[in-house]
Amino acid sequence: MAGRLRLLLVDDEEEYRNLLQIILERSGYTTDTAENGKLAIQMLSEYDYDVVLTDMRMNGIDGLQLLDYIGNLHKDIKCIVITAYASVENAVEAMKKGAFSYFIKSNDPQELVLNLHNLEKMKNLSDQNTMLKNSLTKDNFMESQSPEFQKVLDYAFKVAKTNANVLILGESGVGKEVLARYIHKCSERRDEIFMPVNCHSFSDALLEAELYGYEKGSFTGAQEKRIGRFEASDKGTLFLDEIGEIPLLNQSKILRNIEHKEIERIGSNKSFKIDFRLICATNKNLDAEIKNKNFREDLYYRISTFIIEIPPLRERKEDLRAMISYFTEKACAELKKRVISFDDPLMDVLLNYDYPGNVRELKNIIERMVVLAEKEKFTLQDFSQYDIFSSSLFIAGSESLRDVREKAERYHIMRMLEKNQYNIEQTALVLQITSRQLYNKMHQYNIRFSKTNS
Ligand SMILES: Nc1ncnc2c1ncn2[C@@H]1O[C@H](COP(=O)(O)OP(=O)(O)OP(=O)(O)O)[C@@H](O)[C@H]1O
Repeated sequence: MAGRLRLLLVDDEEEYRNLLQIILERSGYTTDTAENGKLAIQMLSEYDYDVVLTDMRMNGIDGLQLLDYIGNLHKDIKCIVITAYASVENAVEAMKKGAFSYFIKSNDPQELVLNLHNLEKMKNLSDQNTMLKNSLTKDNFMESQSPEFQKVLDYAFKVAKTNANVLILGESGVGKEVLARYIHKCSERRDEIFMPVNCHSFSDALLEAELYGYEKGSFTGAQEKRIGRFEASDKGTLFLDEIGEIPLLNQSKILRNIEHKEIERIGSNKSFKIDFRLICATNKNLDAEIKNKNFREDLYYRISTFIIEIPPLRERKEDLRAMISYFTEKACAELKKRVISFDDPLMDVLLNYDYPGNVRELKNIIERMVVLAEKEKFTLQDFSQYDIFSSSLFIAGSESLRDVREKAERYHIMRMLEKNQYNIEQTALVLQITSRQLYNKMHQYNIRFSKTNS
């Protein structure tokens, strides 16, 4: 492990400096030396260092001044101050200024080496975290200029490192599932399965079968044994979306499963343990649901160890411009189109709209524009003949009832397809039509059969 940190040792006592350099190099650390603060500053501007070890008392620029300089101009460099026993108070002052730790000259130098090992471990961890965050940012738009959303992302990242249950709140389309996947990807379970279940998509009986699975012959139609979603999420993350929709009758059973991490398949009396991390989401006001006796309070407390609330898009408009580019680039890549820019009137419209359907609506609007675009520059004029905001029902004034109905139907089908990961049977079930009828509607409304984001 040792050997990767690059050190700069600053001390005006030649003998001690040379001795310490030998010890640090033997421990595997490349170590440069400087005999005073001025030379140290010059070296810092020429070479990259991870750690500066500096004596406190030196002629000219002293240790505290060097710390100030590093704190202002080289924030990534960690400092360890070296001090004589008599000036420990100075070392405490240095810690307040941001030094990582201090080392007393008369102590065993192995103590200092141990300190460096710890620092190295922390640095490796933080490098890994930065790499992870950067790689996840590419999959989705997971950066923000909005202090509110930045807080959400930071909190999610911290929470991901625990195994605790998380409840994500927010309006429809704000990105609750996207955040749940982000938490999974930042967690120790990242290489295991992320198992989403939309609790709204199933009738009461079907929900149980989906969650717990069943043994062959346990009910009419159970021709084969089937593994449920709880079981399938073993070692991974189980995401119960729209948890507020789970019927009261099923809630006590689910509470037991979550508490004991134990389930049994329908038709079996053998229970077994499952190791999953639970994330739930809802756009309902669960407090009100508890008051109205639609949601069990004990279940609420069980699922909400950490609560993360995502603000609606209209409250983080700082991000709109970057998100518009992000979704445009993505849609262009998928549709093999090229879009260079938007004219100001169109950008104005996009920036001033409130997006009641949140990120989902913004994404749909951009995708629709890219589909319709015939030139590389988008202008408001180009889209005046289309209602690009049609998903936000209904800004046009004088449409026939039939047009409005069709528009609403098309939008609803698109949303349900997206929510059900483009699974036709499941979507048809939610819409209470047959799969064939759904295919016909998709054909009628020219709805593409594709999964654009997962
Ligand atoms: N940060 C983001 N980056 C990229 N796409 C996003 C982001 N947030 C949301 N989306 C997109 O918006 C759509 C809705 O996201 P998601 O399903 O996560 O929202 P939700 O809050 O769970 O919605 P609902 O409450 O309706 O289930 C998806 O297509 C998703 O890809």
